[in-house]
Amino acid sequence: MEPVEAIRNAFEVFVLLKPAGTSDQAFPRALEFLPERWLRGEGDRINSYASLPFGIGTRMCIGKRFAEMEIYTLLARMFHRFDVSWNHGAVGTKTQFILMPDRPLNFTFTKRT
Ligand code: HEM
Repeated sequence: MEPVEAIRNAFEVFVLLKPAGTSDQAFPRALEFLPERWLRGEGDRINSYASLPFGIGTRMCIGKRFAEMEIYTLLARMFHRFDVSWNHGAVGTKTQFILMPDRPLNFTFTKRT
């Protein structure tokens, strides 16, 4: 990506689209749970600056690849062993330094046979 394009993208996200996480411009149908939006090659391309959980630039998180690998491994192992269900209706969010669920996440884990 050209530097000028990168700066324009960052400006759109940080200045025009704030908060990007719930912006339909940054994420079409932003408020719907569509995890497939993150798959490569699926639908509209997400602006690379729209979600920066690990920061960006020279001081960005050095543990990013490690953390992502841990998350993928945990989820793969968890869904391999358990059926996971949720029977408590929609979960809201609250901001407590970071955005988090507004109540405990009491998932039901059923061991797969
Ligand atoms: C989901 C997990 C993680 C998230 C969301 C996360 C997020 C972040 C963010 C936002 C920053 C600040 C980036 C900036 O200033 O622009 C950061 C910095 C940092 N993270 Fe992480 N991090 C995660 C996991 C980890 C792990 C597993 C490690 C170590 C193995 C790690 C090590 C560091 C270090 C050393 C810095 C400071 C880098 C610097 O200042 O040069 N992080 N992280």
